[in-house]
Amino acid sequence: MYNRKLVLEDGTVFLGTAFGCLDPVAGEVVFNTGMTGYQEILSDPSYFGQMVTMTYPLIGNYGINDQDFESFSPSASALIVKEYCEVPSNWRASKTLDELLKAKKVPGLCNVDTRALTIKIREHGAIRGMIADISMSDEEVLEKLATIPVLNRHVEHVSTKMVYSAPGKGHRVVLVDFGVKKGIIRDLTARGCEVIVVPFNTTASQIDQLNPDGVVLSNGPGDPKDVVEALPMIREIQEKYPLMGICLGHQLFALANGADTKKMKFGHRGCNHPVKDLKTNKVHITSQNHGYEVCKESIENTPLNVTHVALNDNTVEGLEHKHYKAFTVQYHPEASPGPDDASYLFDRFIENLN
Ligand SMILES: NC(=O)CC[C@H](N)C(=O)O
Repeated sequence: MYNRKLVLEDGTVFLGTAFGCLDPVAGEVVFNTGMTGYQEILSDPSYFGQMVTMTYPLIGNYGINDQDFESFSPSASALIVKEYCEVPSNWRASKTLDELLKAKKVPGLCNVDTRALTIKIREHGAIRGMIADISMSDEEVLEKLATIPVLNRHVEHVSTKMVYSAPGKGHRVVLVDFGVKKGIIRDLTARGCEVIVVPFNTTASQIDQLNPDGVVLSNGPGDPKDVVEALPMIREIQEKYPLMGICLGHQLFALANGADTKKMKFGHRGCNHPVKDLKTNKVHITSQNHGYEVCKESIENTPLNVTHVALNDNTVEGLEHKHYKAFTVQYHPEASPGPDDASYLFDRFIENLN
């Protein structure tokens, strides 16, 4: 039953069975603890270049529908699961997960011991790996993996190349696209906003020309320190317009204001991460997907306050500027997938625009 294997860069091997596209593939292996949401996860541009393993053991059972994509094409480079369900059952399903992965050329690997793989990532920390045919020796796969360059500047691959807009009769919001999920556009237009989506390297004066009421910095893949060209724009924009930042947008806001970021041991990816809002003392269950964090100790001498913390590991989950109407969160108020406990943050942003 096994015809493929995942070889991690430290030599650990996990046997599996191919589904989806059959090409070999390499990348960072990350785990997501959501029980559902594989369609949104696959198409979330923040997963660009990553091979995602789902800790929930049964994947594919509700198929793929035409509405829940977070971008036009899957961004994750592979999907690794325990049991792949070949016969989905859901009235919204228009195809199977296998059909999507084949059409979009994304390799899948099933029958993998995903519990052991997740424990491995938790203990070792972030790790690269390669999925290859079982006929290749482990040494051959490792040699091949060593020749594949580590990705950087992921944002360039996923940010829009041209300006586009979503109509609305309310506030005009410029959304800087570092790898935006459609859910963010959906949440803003649901509140009446006209949303103008611009490329990640748009300058502050180009944003001025669009005459926005507010600016949103989107989520996106990779290391925030790869996107330094956005920092002068953020410093200028935060003085002029209400600002909201999500995930990568939060990390870039921190860097722009003199704080630091670092790679986490194994990141936060799932739909059940508890976060405390320090203003209201309320705890929200949040959708998360990040492998970097803002260093808590670096915030002290900056014009920023910590507004939210993760209850699992005490990491920084939200920031605000002491002098401007600017706030950011490390997690996903647009959910997709996940609970929408945090959607009040969009309302907070809209209040700032009034
Ligand atoms: N979802 C995101 O925006 C992720 C941000 C960043 N790429 C990280 O992994 O931490």
